[in-house]
Amino acid sequence: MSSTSRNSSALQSVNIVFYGAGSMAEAILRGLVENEVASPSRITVMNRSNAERLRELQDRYGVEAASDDAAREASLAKADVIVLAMKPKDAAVALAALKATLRPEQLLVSLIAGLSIDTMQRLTDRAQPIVRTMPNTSSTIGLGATGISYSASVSPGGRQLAQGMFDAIGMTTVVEEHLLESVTAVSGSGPAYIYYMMEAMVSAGVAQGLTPEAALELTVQTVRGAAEMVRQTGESPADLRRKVTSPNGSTQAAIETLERHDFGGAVRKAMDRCAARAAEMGQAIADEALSR
Ligand SMILES: NC(=O)C1=CN([C@@H]2O[C@H](COP(=O)(O)OP(=O)(O)OC[C@H]3O[C@@H](n4cnc5c(N)ncnc54)[C@H](OP(=O)(O)O)[C@@H]3O)[C@@H](O)[C@H]2O)C=CC1
Ligand SMILES: O=C(O)[C@@H]1CCC=N1
Repeated sequence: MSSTSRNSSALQSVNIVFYGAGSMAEAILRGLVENEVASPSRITVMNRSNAERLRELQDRYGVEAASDDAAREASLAKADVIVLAMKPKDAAVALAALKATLRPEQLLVSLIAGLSIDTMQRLTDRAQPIVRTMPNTSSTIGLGATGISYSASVSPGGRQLAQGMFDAIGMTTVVEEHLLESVTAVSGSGPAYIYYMMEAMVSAGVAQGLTPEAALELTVQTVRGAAEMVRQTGESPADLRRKVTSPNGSTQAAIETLERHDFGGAVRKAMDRCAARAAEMGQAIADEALSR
């Protein structure tokens, strides 16, 4: 694991293309621009067809937009880093389209859940240097959590560059590639589980009579405080939970109710299914690549 800003100054002189301009691309580019890690004039966004979305990103962050074939071709030609930010179902077509223009020194950084380095290399017909990552949307505010794996062809400089990019918008951990499915289950999809829990807490608070505003504010501060307590005290979540739980008190009553509904088992099943689904999406792309 590493901390913010390491190697990030090198990013100022690098041309980065976001190939796909949806929510994850925006989370990362916003983090890079607002934390002044990369220069917006060296960031280009492109997508399949939604020109209005490109204009929106251009207006919001001052990045360049490539909205026609000529601009796309020119931007890809001068890119040092190409970030693959389309949905898994669109990856095979997008990678096949890249094949003709890719130069061996261009670093591909994939955000795509489940898509293996091997499949990407088969789709591009070469041992392109590939950084496979699993980030999350909290990168938007510099609090991202990203798992990273490298293909054998990524140089030490390429590793530094890629890790610097994600360090600058949160924390990173380098893992063996097969563990990226687990990273997806923990932190890639993880924000959604926390939001889901927050939705449930707010609606229960409102059902008990709080105003929606008060229920939301109390819930947000509770989640924020709990995460910071784990981080700042270094105590385990289990120890901190015990400190909240007075014998025979209200917390014990709540935790026992969650246990009766197998809360831990439900989370385990959800995360196992999440990791399996990521692998399935990657396998579907591999099957499509093989059938060409
Ligand atoms: N959202 C999340 O929390 C996370 C997502 N990811 C991964 O990030 C990737 C993107 O997800 P997300 O941002 O949510 O997706 P979005 O649907 O928000 O964005 C997808 C983007 O890809 C573009 N696109 C599709 N096909 C092509 C193509 N052939 N060439 C160029 N661009 C194309 C779309 O363009 P257009 O609109 O013009 O069709 C759109 O800009 C996924 O693979 C996902 O697994 C990883 C971690 C977290
Ligand atoms: O839901 C998805 O497939 C993506 C991957 C991790 C978060 N969102």
